Amino acid sequence: MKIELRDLSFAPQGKVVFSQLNYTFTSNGNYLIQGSSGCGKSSLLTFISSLRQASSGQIIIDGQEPVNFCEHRKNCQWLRQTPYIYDKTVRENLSLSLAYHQLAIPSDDELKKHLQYLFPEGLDLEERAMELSGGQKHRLALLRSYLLKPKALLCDEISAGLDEKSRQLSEDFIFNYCSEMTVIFVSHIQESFESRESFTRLLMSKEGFEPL
Ligand SMILES: Nc1ncnc2c1ncn2[C@@H]1O[C@H](COP(=O)(O)OP(=O)(O)OP(=O)(O)O)[C@@H](O)[C@H]1O
Repeated sequence: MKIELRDLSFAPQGKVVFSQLNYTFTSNGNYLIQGSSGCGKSSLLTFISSLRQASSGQIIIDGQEPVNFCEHRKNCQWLRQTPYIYDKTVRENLSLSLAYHQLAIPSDDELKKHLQYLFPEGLDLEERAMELSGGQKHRLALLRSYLLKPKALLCDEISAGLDEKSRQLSEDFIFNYCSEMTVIFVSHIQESFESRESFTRLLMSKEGFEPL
């Protein structure tokens, strides 16, 4: 998914957070955005996924402004620090969004293959998701997004506060399985990206982006 920011500004209640941001995230590109607290990184991801509206400017997706927001949000999965988990089984957590979007539910064998990768400690499809640890809930939310076959993955501080094992498993999954997506990480954690030459690192500020 190619994502173009055109003169994008955000000034809630008249306070300028960023102004006239222009940038193009290329299709299949990998990005890491860093910047001081409050410069608008999280807000930017919610604008890209059409969960909220910026104050002015445009976000052009693959050449046009999204008109079907439901479809756009499916294609542009937003992962946040505190994932939303349904008080249902692991299976239902994985299948409900697919059903909502009228997408085929993968076979148990396929689901189990992904579970084995992301949960080497073992996870049953019938387990209650609310009883999982924080790191496991993160990995489940990641798999749920992945199964929707999005074109972009927007990861907002998904590693913050996670134990090392969960962080590694989530990031390895993204690096190995999501190479055909545009992936944008907002993260204060540098180390995961140091060996990833494919990542474009950007420093965000009021004035825009500069390479890190
Ligand atoms: N709906 C809103 N109404 C008013 N102000 C808002 C709103 N949403 C965000 N802000 C303000 O916009 C600024 C940017 O917030 P945002 O969370 O996007 O920054 P951030 O760069 O992600 O920060 P951090 O690194 O601390 O998470 C903050 O000052 C925040 O208070």
